[in-house]
Amino acid sequence: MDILYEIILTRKEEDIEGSYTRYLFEQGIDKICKKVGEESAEVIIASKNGSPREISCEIADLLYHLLVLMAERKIPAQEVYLELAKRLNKTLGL
Ligand SMILES: N=c1c2ncn([C@@H]3O[C@H](COP(=O)(O)OP(=O)(O)OP(=O)(O)O)[C@@H](O)[C@H]3O)c2ncn1[C@@H]1O[C@H](COP(=O)(O)O)[C@@H](O)[C@H]1O
Repeated sequence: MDILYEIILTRKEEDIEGSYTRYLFEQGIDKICKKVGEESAEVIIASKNGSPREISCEIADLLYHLLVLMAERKIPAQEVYLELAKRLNKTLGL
């Protein structure tokens, strides 16, 4: 995930031909949010009717689009990990 996030960040700076990530950044935040919404719905639908493989693929699509959203809004991946760690530590009493 960290390497993927780094690659996504480079797509913000470099115009790579045929890059879908670059296309999303060019379209902007509304398009990226729309994709997150669509991919979330696809995870829900696959979870109810799909095979484990189909569910995994839809989750991968959603995670990718969430990383693009994070990059667009300049949210470092570490900030999200830190928030999860804080919650976990609370549960563990640390
Ligand atoms: N993980 C992904 C990834 N997951 C999904 N997708 C793309 O997300 C799109 C989702 O498909 P949809 O049918 O929902 O969308 P669409 O009809 O193609 O396009 P829209 O107009 O609806 O946006 C597909 O085009 C997929 O290729 C991804 N595109 C890129 N990555 C990663 O990002 C890296 C950089 O990719 P590029 O920016 O394309 O070089 C790649 O090496 C991958 O590791």
